[in-house]
Amino acid sequence: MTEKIQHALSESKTARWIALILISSTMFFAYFFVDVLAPLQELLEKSPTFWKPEVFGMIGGGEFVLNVVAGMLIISGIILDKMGIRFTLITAGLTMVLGASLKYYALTEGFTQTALASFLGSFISGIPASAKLAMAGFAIFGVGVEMAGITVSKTIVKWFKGKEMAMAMGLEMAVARLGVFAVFQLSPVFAEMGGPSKSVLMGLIFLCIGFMTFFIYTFMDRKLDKQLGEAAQLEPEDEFHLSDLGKIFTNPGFLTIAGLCVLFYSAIFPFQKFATNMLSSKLDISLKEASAYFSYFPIGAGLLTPFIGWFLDKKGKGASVMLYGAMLLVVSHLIFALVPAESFNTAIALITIVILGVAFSLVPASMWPSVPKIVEARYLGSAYGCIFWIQNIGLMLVPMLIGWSLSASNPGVSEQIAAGVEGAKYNYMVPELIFAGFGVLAIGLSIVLRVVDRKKGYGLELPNKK
Ligand SMILES: NCCCC[C@H](NC(=O)[C@@H](N)CCCCN)C(=O)O
Repeated sequence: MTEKIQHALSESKTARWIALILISSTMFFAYFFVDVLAPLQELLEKSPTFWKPEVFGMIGGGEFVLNVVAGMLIISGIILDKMGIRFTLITAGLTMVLGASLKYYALTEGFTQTALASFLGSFISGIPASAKLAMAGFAIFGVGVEMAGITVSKTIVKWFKGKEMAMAMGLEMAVARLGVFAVFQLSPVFAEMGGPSKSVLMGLIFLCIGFMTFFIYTFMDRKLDKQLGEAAQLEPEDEFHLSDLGKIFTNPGFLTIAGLCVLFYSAIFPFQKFATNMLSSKLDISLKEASAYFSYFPIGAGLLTPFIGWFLDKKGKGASVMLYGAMLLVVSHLIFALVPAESFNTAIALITIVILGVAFSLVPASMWPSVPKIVEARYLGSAYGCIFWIQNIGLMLVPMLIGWSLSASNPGVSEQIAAGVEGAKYNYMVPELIFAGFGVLAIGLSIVLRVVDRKKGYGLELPNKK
């Protein structure tokens, strides 16, 4: 058995990195699609869609509806632990393509002429039919992308545990962030060619390519399992049981990381959806220019993440790194909230984006490789699923909260923008203070995590590489 493991594909550096490239490529395209509408908020507020900020925020949160309300993420985790990596990757890929197709259809002219559009427009008149269908499609896509996220994490642990695990996870996230960079650069350009539907169509085409790279990876996965043979077969007592969910939800390390995760990410991903508009309003620049500035946020964070991962593999200090990341998160959101528009300039904006970018590499780089240290391998997929589920509750609700707070703190502005009033813009102080508040709570939980780690001996401060 030891010999089989020694000759396994995962012992070959080249094979490990090829596997990583394949699964990361899919995440590049998946993250591209996630934010395909993010730089187009103002375009969507106008004809023919007329999506108000609340509607826009609701669609952003829609990605998480099925994962949270129908518990799809917990189910995805169980599917992953029970059915294995290959089955779950293919299922995730197909689900993403299906959901993305619906979202594209919702934005096409053809849809507006259909009976479905009339039906969807016949209730809750504040939400246009196109938004309702787009939200349904995005919710289905959301199931796929989150299923893909947990499966990719488990796959990286499978190939890299005891090796360059944090660096590999960092690289995968870096590639995914490149997708966000690309979308902030390209989506406005595609929209100029044919409106928001053109951007979504391009995202859909990219996703089909992503499905292919997942598919190609499954051959490597099959080969690795074959090589490991019985060594990969779990003993009956090593199999996943539904009762393991109870163990996950009573594990103090898990609960603290999950809390930290929802708070931290609630101040990042929902912010990303509003950032273009916030920068454009605060700096008084075009949406295209603001989107181009903000595109450096994910790419900067992405580039730094593998280096932090490399450091964590070698030196450890994972729990402390999460604390430093939470602190930087608060600093950056407070700058966005409190520096008045008259004093806010491009240099301050870029420095603040860099601070936020550093936070966005410190926390993810240390958080995700910490999970295999606090739970058993047989229910790792479910543990990732449960953390994502808790995180998704925040990611679903926070964009709605931000959209609502933006409208409430800027009475009449939405109507002025829809009417095309020159110079009408939002003040983002209240939403930014909300984001900073999440960061403050995240600092508190990072401190708790360090205490729990010391008490339970998870080894979060220890290096990953043996
Ligand atoms: N596979 C790497 C671990 C997760 C990375 C993390 N993504 C998430 O937490 C997702 N649940 C949320 C993604 C939201 C956009 N769809 C990340 O840092 O990207």
